[in-house]
Amino acid sequence: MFGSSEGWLSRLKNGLERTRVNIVGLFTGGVVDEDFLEELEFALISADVGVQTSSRILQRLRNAIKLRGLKTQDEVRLALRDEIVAMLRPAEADLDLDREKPLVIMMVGVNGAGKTTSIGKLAKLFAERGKSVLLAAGDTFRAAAREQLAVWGERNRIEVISQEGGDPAAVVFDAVSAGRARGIDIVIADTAGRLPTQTNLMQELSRIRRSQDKALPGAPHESILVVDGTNGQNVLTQVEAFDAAANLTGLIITKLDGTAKGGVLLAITQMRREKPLPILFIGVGEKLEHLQSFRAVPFANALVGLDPATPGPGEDVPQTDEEPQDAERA
Ligand SMILES: Nc1nc2c(ncn2[C@@H]2O[C@H](COP(=O)(O)OP(=O)(O)OP(=O)(O)O)[C@@H](O)[C@H]2O)c(=O)[nH]1
Repeated sequence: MFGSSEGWLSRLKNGLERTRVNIVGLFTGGVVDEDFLEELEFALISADVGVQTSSRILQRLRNAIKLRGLKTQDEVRLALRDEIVAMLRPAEADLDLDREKPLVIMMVGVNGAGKTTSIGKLAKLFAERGKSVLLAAGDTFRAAAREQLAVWGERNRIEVISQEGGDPAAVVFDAVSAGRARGIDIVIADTAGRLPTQTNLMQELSRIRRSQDKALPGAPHESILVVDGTNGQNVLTQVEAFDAAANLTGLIITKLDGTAKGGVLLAITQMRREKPLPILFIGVGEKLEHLQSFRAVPFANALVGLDPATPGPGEDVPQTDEEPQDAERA
């Protein structure tokens, strides 16, 4: 439907269509009264923002309306956007690729969340930055996953370390050791999909972590959870469980295009309000280029129905249609 020239801002806007529709539908140009604000709160809850977070947003919005004497729905929409930006901004982050060599990244998540797609995106991004990458096929559970990764590695000229029927802890140990010996820049360790309720498999993650630390003290340096945005509020349980087992450093949230539950990003940032888990990428479609950097302002713009290029709070320069150069943060 959309050509390849579609910029990242329009991909973002189109991808969030289903989440935004209930929120945007309220802004009809009518009066700002208690009914309107209640409906707005309900629309946020319907978008899986969560009851507490929605109520917090509404409280702040009511204060802004009173303090700044906001009258029109357009003014309120902008104030809502600003509140959303304030919540999301602390979760903006990119990976710092140069802080360790090799930088070891462990990928975790439930089955089908989009781990393989995300590894592809990361490897491509790193290769574009001139980095050498080694993949560890830590999903020894599923032969097909190992094969999928091997084929993919060959196509993209990225070496994959795997073991038939092997122990995932041993595979990642070998890969990190090899990465170290060969002066590789980045090692990405894939792991098998698992559910928070599978206690043994969750404990296995700690073992996989430890084996990386044995091969290179301090590894893994990044422990990234990939979650499927269509899971809505259930994502929060996944974040908690995987954080306990794998000490997360960041998140990738996929499939926001297939869901009305994209508001869950707001709930995620409220889990550790003082220092939310970084949201590294969001997926707004099936293609690799649909997995894009997360930026609070365009995301919030898209959610409330503003042009995603609208400048952020206090800014006067529009957002550009070029995806931010990721992976450069100090
Ligand atoms: N619509 C949409 N589909 C996506 C997105 N991200 C991934 N997918 C699709 O979701 C499916 C699962 O993605 P994978 O990357 O294979 O998931 P996985 O976590 O590696 O799966 P396991 O290996 O089973 O654990 C694939 O068909 C992807 O094309 C997204 O942002 N939007």
